[in-house]
Amino acid sequence: MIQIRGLGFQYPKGRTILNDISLDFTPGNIYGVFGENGEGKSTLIKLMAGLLFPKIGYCQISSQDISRRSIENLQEIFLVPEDFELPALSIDSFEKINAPFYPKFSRDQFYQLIQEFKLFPKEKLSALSFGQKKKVLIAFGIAANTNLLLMDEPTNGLDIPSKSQFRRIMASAVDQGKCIVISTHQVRDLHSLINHVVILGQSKVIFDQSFSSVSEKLWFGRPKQQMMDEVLYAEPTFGGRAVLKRENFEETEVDLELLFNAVVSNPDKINTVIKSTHYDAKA
Ligand SMILES: Nc1ncnc2c1ncn2[C@@H]1O[C@H](COP(=O)(O)OP(=O)(O)OP(=O)(O)O)[C@@H](O)[C@H]1O
Repeated sequence: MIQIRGLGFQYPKGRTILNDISLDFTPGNIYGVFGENGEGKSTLIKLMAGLLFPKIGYCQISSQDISRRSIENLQEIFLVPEDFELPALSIDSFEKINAPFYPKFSRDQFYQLIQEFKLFPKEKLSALSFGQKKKVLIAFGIAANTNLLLMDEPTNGLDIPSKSQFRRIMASAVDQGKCIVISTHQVRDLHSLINHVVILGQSKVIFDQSFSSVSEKLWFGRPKQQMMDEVLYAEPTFGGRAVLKRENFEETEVDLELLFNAVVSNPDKINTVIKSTHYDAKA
């Protein structure tokens, strides 16, 4: 549904931020876009929202260039940005003014989420903390029921209980018609939520794999002595936790943080194992 091909971007007079990016985002999935600080995650999200325009290549939604900013496309995209200003309105006035832009907006769903986030419709946005304002936008974004929901660092500003509440709410928000893309450098916050991992590094896509491929080909945990030959990446500081070629080992839960560190330290090594057939991986 979202097709990015050969996309390149740089800010005026700046260095190349994104170079030759090609990605597909399909409905029914929650994608995590990861990368170290300054790798271009927010820039990619803004390009996907039609707020920035590629210098080269394209970003299409339903085969139409997002940079054309057609009404038809914009009403199917909602972005929860990293930083934002909200008007000095009550939550319910904000909803009344903005909901009409989104044909599939559900008021019931919005007010249910507002209640779940322990907020009140008559509260003034200007009187809320940053984390509470973010919750209003997250609730609005989910209730907008757009085909594409983009979230840039959505857990920034959320306290620890709210982060798990966020994961639970997002997991229930995904349906077959929706594509959710969440960018963050806080890899742990998306634990057990996403089902596809994209990692940016040095202006490129260095990893683009479904969770099922990751858990089919990689093993995460503390290896026993006889498993050491299969270690691809290890972190002594994590009590010896490591990423191994899975081969005949039992399936383990994907450790996102370990995966991220393994990919950043040696993308080719991890990609080769994931892309190999079972037979190749053994070779
Ligand atoms: N408006 C701008 N003008 C010029 N350079 C910019 C602008 N916005 C971002 N940049 C630069 O582009 C690069 C990528 O920024 P971006 O915000 O996309 O990274 P990020 O991966 O989201 O980072 P973080 O994890 O810190 O939020 C950074 O080097 C940043 O300094």
